[in-house]
Amino acid sequence: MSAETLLARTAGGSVAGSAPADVAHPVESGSAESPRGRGGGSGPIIELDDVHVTFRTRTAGKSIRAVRGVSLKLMPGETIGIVGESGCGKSTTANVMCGLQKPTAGRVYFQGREVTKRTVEDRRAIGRVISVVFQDPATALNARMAVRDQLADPLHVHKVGTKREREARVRELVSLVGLPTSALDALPGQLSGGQRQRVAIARALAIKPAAIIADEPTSALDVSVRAQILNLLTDLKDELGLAMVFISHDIQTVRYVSDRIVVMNGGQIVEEGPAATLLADPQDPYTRKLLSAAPSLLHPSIPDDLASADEESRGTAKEESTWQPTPTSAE
Ligand SMILES: Nc1ncnc2c1ncn2[C@@H]1O[C@H](COP(=O)(O)OP(=O)(O)OP(=O)(O)O)[C@@H](O)[C@H]1O
Repeated sequence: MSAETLLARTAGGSVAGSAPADVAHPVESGSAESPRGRGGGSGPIIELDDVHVTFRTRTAGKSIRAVRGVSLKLMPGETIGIVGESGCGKSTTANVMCGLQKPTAGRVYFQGREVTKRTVEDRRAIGRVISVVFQDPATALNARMAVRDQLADPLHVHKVGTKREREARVRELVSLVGLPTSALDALPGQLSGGQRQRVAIARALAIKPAAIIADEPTSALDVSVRAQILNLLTDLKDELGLAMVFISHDIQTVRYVSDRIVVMNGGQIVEEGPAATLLADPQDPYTRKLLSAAPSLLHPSIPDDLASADEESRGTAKEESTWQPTPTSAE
C-alpha cells in the first residue's frame, strides 16, 4: 500500500508525510509530553491478540489473508524487527499496530485499553503516541511545502505550544536529524533522498511520540546513505527512549537495529525471540532460509558498511547533512 493511500485513510496518526488537511485532531494544548511520560506505564504500548486481516478484492469470491493469527506486544523502549519476504504481511501487521488498519478478527489494545473497533477517538489517541516513517520520503512529504511547514504541521494539528515554541521545536527537530537550519527553507525536491528521509523522521518525531513504526525506511534510498539513516534511527531511539517497530525484508538490517525479531511467513509469525538468541539458534526452517541468504550474519560484528557509517550518522555525513539548494527537483 502506498504512503498516499495510507495518508488518505489516516485519521489521527502522526504519519511522516503530509497529514490530510481535513482531519481534526482535538488535542489539549501543550500535550507533547516526553515519551516516558505518556507510554502508559510499564505495560505494552500496543498489543495485538490473535489478529487476522483479510482483504476482499473486487474479483468475486477472492480474498487475501494478509495476516493470520498474529499476537505481538510492543513494550516501551524496545525495538521489534519484523522480517519476511514481500507479501508476508509485515506492513499490514504494522498498520494494525498504528491504527491504520482495522483487524478482521482478533483484538488490539493500546496502553491497555481495547481499540479493536478503531474509533476516531482511538485513532487520535494512538496518533498522539505512535508515529510512522514510510519507505519513500518522496511520496510521504508534501512536494509543495517547505521543510519548516512540514515539521510545524503536526504541531499545529495537535495544537502543541505557542507559535514561538513551535518554531523552536522545528529548529530542534532539524538539528536532531543532522540537518542544518538552512534546510528549513528547502522544498523536498531540493533535497537528496537521504535528506528527505531525515525530514520525514524529524516530522515523525515532532510530537514526541513514545513509539515509531519504520516501514522499510531505507529501501527507497541509495545504498550509500542507507547506513546513515539506520544509524540515525538507532541513535534517536536510544537518545529519546523510543520504542520502534522496524520492518524490512532484509534480516541483516533487522538484526542490526532490533532487540527482538519477529519472522513472518504467509501472514503468520513463524518464529520470534531476542535477536541474539534467534539468530544464533534459529528454530524454524524459514528463519534458517532467510539467514542462509545472508551469509555475513555468520560474523557477529557490525556489518562493514554500517560500522563505517556509524561515526558519521548524525550530522557529519557531509552529503546528507549539509543542505545545498539543487537546481533540479528530480533525484
Ligand atoms: N489494501 C489491500 N487490498 C488488497 N490486498 C492487500 C492490501 N494490502 C495488502 N494486501 C495484500 O496482503 C498481503 C500482505 O501485504 P503486506 O503489504 O502486508 O506484505 P509485506 O510483507 O509488507 O510486503 P512488502 O514487503 O512487499 O510491502 C499481500 O498479498 C498484499 O498484496
